[in-house]
This record gives sequence, structure tokens and C-alpha cells, in this order.
Amino acid sequence: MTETPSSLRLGIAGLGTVGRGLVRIIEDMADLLSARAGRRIVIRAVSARTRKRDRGIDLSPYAWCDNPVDLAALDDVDAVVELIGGGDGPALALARETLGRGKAFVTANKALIAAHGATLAALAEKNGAPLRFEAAVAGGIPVIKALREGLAGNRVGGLYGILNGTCNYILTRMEEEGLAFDDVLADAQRLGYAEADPTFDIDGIDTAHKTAILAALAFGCAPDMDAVPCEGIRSIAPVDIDYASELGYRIKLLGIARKTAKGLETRVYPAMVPLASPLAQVGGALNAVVIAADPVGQTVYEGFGAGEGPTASAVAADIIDIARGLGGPPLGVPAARLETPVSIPREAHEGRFYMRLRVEDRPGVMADITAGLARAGVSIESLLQRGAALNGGVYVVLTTHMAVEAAVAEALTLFRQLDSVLESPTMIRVEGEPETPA
Ligand SMILES: NC(=O)c1ccc[n+]([C@@H]2O[C@H](COP(=O)([O-])OP(=O)(O)OC[C@H]3O[C@@H](n4cnc5c(N)ncnc54)[C@H](O)[C@@H]3O)[C@@H](O)[C@H]2O)c1
Ligand SMILES: N[C@@H](CCO)C(=O)O
Ligand code: NA
Repeated sequence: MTETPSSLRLGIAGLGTVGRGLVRIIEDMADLLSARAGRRIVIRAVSARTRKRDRGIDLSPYAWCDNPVDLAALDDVDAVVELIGGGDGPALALARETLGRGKAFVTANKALIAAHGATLAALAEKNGAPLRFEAAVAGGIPVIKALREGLAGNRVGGLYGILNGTCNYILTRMEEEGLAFDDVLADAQRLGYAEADPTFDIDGIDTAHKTAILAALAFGCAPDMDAVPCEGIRSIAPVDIDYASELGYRIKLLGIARKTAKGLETRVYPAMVPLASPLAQVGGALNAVVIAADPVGQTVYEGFGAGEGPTASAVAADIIDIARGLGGPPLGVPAARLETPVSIPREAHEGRFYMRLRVEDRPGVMADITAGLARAGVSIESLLQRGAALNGGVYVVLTTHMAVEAAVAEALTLFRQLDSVLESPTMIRVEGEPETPA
């Protein structure tokens, strides 16, 4: 008689959007999951802030822990799933306790992995405990697996990602419906896309967490938030969305990681991407990642990066991997072999730029602007002046050829000193597509 493998017994911490979704998948798809995993996947215990809340799921079959960290010590829990959130606090304590005991740890928490990914990976490896975090980046899109496994036979040149559903949803509705930023944010929060603190979404911090993790997997380094200068979408005005479209672009919040001859550049900023590029087609709450690698070339991944079902499905996939006994270093290479790359500073970034200035409509103003650009060493690609702008003056909109960010910053400083420039100029970076390694 063949022996039936024992079930994989879970403790789940956090029963909010993702936790509830995971309980539903495990209950509703039990047979399919066990067929794929080769053993039953069962929930033994759960933890959340309040026990009584109506979540639309029956928790009565499961043991309850007031303190999520207690899940790790339960004898009938083999793997802990952390769906609380936060870079420190109970999530970190639970990760340390679980991995320290040699048990598997699954999380959707990008803040945690971005801050502590390397030390947790080292702890996991030391104790022979699996550590998985597919849902942490681009939710339901299997992009962690793509980088760690599917593309393992490639050298990555660069990757661009639309990694925050909330921001993409806001930018899309602003463009399509001409709505104000604040009205659309409230809708994204209602739909369960936004972080507990939505400033993490809007100010690009969530995208920076995810970019740091993708960079680590792509380039074999520790996730490093300090190396990801980050700007969000608060300052994106409807007028820039319109000019972008006129110039053949669409504005997207991008997480970027690319290796150049000078080092590794990781950045988060809203950028104009060509309308014909894959990222420009990604609307609403969808996420997408474009990876350029050698020898495979460009690969594109798109899908829902947030929301109950998509995110929980990625957590379920990690659990199945653990049940199957799939191992390997959590960050693709052993923690002891993670490199510390030279990080390209913000001001050394080379690229193309869009600028919009509201200026007085009188002779000589255009000459002042072009003189400022010449003094800073920035070459103009296109320059256009538009009729009356709000509150008097006219808009001058220009794009540059390749320029160094420090030079563009100098030009902007010079513009601010001109009497004819009526408000602080707007600058948005212009991107193409990631490049395969030279
Ligand atoms: N919502 C999404 O679409 C999404 C997508 C990808 C990743 N994530 C990540 O998944 C994680 C969970 O997100 P969410 O949207 O489900 O959050 P949520 O706010 O909906 O749920 C959080 C849960 O954690 C519980 N919790 C909070 N503090 C706790 C504590 N001290 N002890 C025990 N339980 C505690 C809460 O009671 C709640 O059940 C976060 O790391 C988030 O970044 C979310
Ligand atoms: N707040 C995130 C959730 C997914 O990580 C988003 O909007 O994409
Ligand atoms: Na994912």
C-alpha cells in the first residue's frame, strides 16, 4: 500500500483582503490544490486583530491566536502565512519566529521583504526553511517566479514595472474621465487596492518596495530601499496627461531597475512611455512588468497586482510549492552570495525629459528659456508654445534629447529665477523600453 503524504498544515496571520481571499481559495479549491500539491493543504489556526468581525468566512473550524507570533510555535502548524503587513512589528517578529523554528514562511508583504529580505533569506537558508513572497510584487502575476526560475538562464539588462494598482487606476481614470485625483483615490480604497496607509501607494513607496525586491532577484543583490529614490504621482496634473498624449506618450508610475556600465540604477517615478509600448496599454488596476534579458530578449508580464482573489492566488501558489517540497534560495542566489552593486545616484541618471513652464506671453521669453537650457548643457528635442494658460501666461512645453539629470535640475533652477516664469516648472522623465545587456 502506498503511503499518503501527510497534509501541509497552515497558520494564517491576517484575515483582511488577502487573508480572506486565501481562506476562500483553500476551502473552495481544496481538491484541485491537493492534486497539484500532492498532499492536502489544510488551515489549522488563524490570527487577526479582532476575532468577532464578520468576514464572510467561517472561522469556527480553526484554532485562534490573539498574538500572531504564537502561530509559529503550534505543533500542528508546518507553515505560517503572514498577511498582516508592515515592514516591522508583528510581521517581522512572526517571520523570525517561524523561520527560526525551521518552518516555512509565506508572505505578501513587500515592505517586510524590501527591508529585511536578505536577513530573512539567510535565516531561512540556515534553518532549511522555505521563504516565499510571490504576492509581494505584482500580486497575482508570477513575476518573482519568472525572475527566480523561468529566467534563471539569462542575464537581465533591465526591467520596468507598473507595480502599483492604486496609482495605475488613478492615472487611468484621470486620463479617461478627466476626474480629480482625490475622487479617484477614494474609489481605489473602496475596491481594496490601496495600502492601509494610501500615501504608500501615492508617493511611490509601495512601488519602491517592489522595485527593490525585483532588482534583488534580477541582479543578485540584497533588496535595498535606500538605493531606490522615489517620487509619486501627486504632482501629475491633467494638463500634463493631455500634453503627454499630444506628444505620443502616456504617463505611468514606473519602478525601474537597470544595469549600466556605471552600475545599478533603481528608481521610482512617473514617466511618459510611448503610446505604442506594452506598458502604455496597461490600464486600470492592472500591473505589468517588462524584463529585458539575454539571450531571451524581452518578456512581458501583465495581470492584476492587487485585490483579494489575484493576490491570494499568488499566496496559494507559494503554498503549493512548499507542499511539493520545492526549495532553492529565496532570493535566487544564496544570501551569502548576494552582491553589493555600485548604485547610480539620482543626479547621474541619463535620459530624456519633458518640461512644462507657465510663462509671460511677451518677446524674449523663449530666448530666456533656450539660453537656460544651453547654459545647463541640455539639448532640446521639441519645443511648443500653447495659447492662453490658466491664470494668464502661456504654456511652453519641451522635450529634451538625452541629458544628465543634474543638468536638467540646473536648468529648472535657472527657470525658477526668471521673472517671466510664472510658477515652478514641471518636469517628467521620458522613458523608452528596458535594454538587454550589452
Ligand atoms: N490588498 C491587496 O490587494 C494586496 C496585494 C498585494 C499584497 N498585499 C499585502 O498583503 C498584506 C495584507 O494586505 P491586506 O490588504 O489584506 O490588509 P488588510 O488591512 O485588509 O488586512 C490586514 C489583516 O491583518 C490583521 N492584523 C493587523 N495587525 C495585526 C496584529 N497585530 N495581529 C494580528 N493581526 C493583525 C488585521 O486584523 C487584518 O485582518 C500586506 O502586506 C499588503 O501589502 C495586499
Ligand atoms: N496597494 C497595492 C497593493 C498591491 O501590492 C497596489 O495598489 O498595488
Ligand atoms: Na507576484
